[in-house]
Formats: sequence, C-alpha cells, structure tokens
Amino acid sequence: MSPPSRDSTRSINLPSLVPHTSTYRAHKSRSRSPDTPTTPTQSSYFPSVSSSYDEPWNARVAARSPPQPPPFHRHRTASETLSSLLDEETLFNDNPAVLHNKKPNSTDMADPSSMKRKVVIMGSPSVGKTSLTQQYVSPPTYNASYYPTIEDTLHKTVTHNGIQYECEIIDSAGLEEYSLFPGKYGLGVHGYMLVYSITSRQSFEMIPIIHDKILDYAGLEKVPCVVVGQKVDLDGERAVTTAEGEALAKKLSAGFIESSAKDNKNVVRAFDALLVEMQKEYNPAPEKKKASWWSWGAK
Ligand SMILES: Nc1nc2c(ncn2[C@@H]2O[C@H](COP(=O)(O)OP(=O)(O)OP(=O)(O)O)[C@@H](O)[C@H]2O)c(=O)[nH]1
Repeated sequence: MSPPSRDSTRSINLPSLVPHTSTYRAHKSRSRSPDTPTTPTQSSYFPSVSSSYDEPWNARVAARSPPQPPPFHRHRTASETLSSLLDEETLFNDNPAVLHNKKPNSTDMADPSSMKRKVVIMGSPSVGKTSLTQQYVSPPTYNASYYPTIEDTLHKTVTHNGIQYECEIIDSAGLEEYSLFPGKYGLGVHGYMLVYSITSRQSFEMIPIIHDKILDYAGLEKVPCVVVGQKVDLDGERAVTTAEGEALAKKLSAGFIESSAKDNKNVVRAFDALLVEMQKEYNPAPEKKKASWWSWGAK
C-alpha cells in the first residue's frame, strides 16, 4: 500500500473549532453596532467556571480568542504617541528636558530667582567621579580609599554669573565599553560631566563612546557637556596629554578642564564650566542686532 500523498484526502482527525458560542455571538453583535465597544465585557470573555466547563474545550478557546483584537492591542497612532509622551512629561515636572529634543528654558524655574539643573557625572570606573563630586558638594573631602559607586545623588545650590542654580548631581557607576547605557541618564538631564583619568588611556577612550551613547539615547545632536581630565596631581604618570583632552572636547563641542579631586584643584571650575555650557544651551544671550543693509553706507 502506497503512503498517503500530501494531497491525500486522509487528514488527521483534529477537532474543528466551534466559534458559534453564545459568547462569540454576543461579541459579534456588539462589534456590528458602531456605538458599542467591540471589546467584550470581562464576564463574556471569561465565563464563569461552571458554565464554561460544560462546553467543549475548543468552544472555550474560541470564546477567549475573539477574531478581532480588542482596541487596546492595536498600534498607537502618531498623535496618540505624542499625547502619551506629553503625559509622561508631567511625571518629570522637575526635569524640563524629559522629552527627547525638548530643551529646558528659563521658564522651567519653579522659583524665578533660581534654576534647577540636573547633571550626571559619567566615566570609567575609578577615574575619580565620586571624589570630584564630593569635593564639590562638601569640601574639603577626599578619601584615598576606593568604594565603587552604584549611584549617588547630591544637591548643591550655587550662584554663578548672578544666577542661582539648584543642582541635582548624579554620581553614576563607572561604565565599561560594553556596559549597557542606563536609559534614565538619557532623559530629563540638563548636562553631563564626562570624566577620565589622565593616567588611563582606556578611560580617555571611553569618553567619545559614552558621549555617543548619550546622544543616541536622547535623540539629540548636541548636549551640554564638559570633559574633565581627572587626577592631574599624578602628572608623572600621565597617559593622556592636555592637548589630546582639549582636541577631544572640541570635537564633542564640549568644555574642557583638568582637575584633581585630591588637591581640590579646578573642582569648582569644572562644575562652573558645566553651568556655562548649560547656560549657553538653554538661556543663550540674545543675539546682537545685525547691521541692516542700509547702515553700510550710513557713515
Ligand atoms: N591621585 C588621585 N587619586 C584620586 C583622585 N580622585 C580620586 N582618586 C582616587 O581614585 C580612586 C577612585 O576614586 P573614586 O572617586 O571612587 O572614582 P569613581 O570614578 O567614582 O569610581 P567608580 O565608583 O568605580 O565609578 C580612589 O582611590 C580615590 O582616592 C585624584 O584627583 N588624584
């Protein structure tokens, strides 16, 4: 006897689905009427145990799998996505730059005499991020022991160029080349301090990698940023020249400074440089009036 071909009429005896249950019919009749939601009520989706177990298994499956997905399963339209993003913004009312491409501005101030600034200190492990931050927030503080950071948030109110800033400073965990970028640092942040150690070439090479990750995550072409070459007291062990640091910062359109948390050298200047970068981005000085064409011959 020859084996059954693909087209053979012989088929496996699967039970056929029986969609025409009372639940299914109720759903169909609802979906025909434009005024009624197509989503069956909870009770019709999940009939009570006693009634559902009277029906065959395939009827119960059919009752739970309506042919049309309920509305909350469909893809959101662009305008729905936008309005949900706008809702998200209210979750971060302290952080005006929450949304991608949305810049904070002077109106983001709760108190008009002070501005909130959220900054993240990022870089490779052990470059001195914590030492730098603590030296800035509560000087003089320097601890020669090393305790890897998970994350720490510090606050400091400073006045710079006549403006008072309430700074929230996030001291982040050291990042390695293949570390996942922590998404929370890509949103709602006003500025970044990217720290390397002048004694570590590897930590220097991490700076453009972290910078790229920030831009990718935030969906921006530029973020206010300062590149800091830390541990400048160890000049004898230098692995990165000042010129290289400057050139990299220029390439990233960032500020640049070398500092030593140990000697408390340029620590305040590093944070001031970041305030300047943020100021340039969010509250640029009004452009000087351009000379109009007729003023050329006016002398
Ligand atoms: N010589 C010198 N050592 C420093 C300086 N800043 C920090 N250190 C030392 O470097 C080590 C690491 O410092 P941390 O401030 O913990 O470095 P970190 O970047 O926060 O490290 P992670 O928490 O791993 O990300 C510690 O032993 C510090 O004492 C500095 O300016 N000069």
